[in-house]
Amino acid sequence: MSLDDVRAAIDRIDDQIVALLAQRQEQVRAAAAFKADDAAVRAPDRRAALMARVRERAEVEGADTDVVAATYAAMVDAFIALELGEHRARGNPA
Ligand SMILES: C=C(O[C@@H]1C=C(C(=O)O)C=C[C@H]1O)C(=O)O
Repeated sequence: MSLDDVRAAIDRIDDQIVALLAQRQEQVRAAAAFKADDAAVRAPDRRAALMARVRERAEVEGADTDVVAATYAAMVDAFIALELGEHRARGNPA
């Protein structure tokens, strides 16, 4: 297998990840519709529970737990920023 083959395999995996991110974004938006203010949008208890859960899943799947945790922290924080922006745009209070 060549480097080009490996990169083509990575590209195919990335296509799946981005498609899943689009699905996840829809669900994050659905969750945001239940929320009235910034604190609810940030939901730190849910974020902490989710981070603990994905660390466990990483171990089960044989993924590096630090890579998975860093990836999820960046992703969830980006979704929180998206939600906060949409809340503001709807005129919801901070
Ligand atoms: C989507 C939610 O809101 C925020 C975004 C989360 C996410 O991207 O999974 C998790 C918790 C919250 O910080 C939620 O409360 O479920």
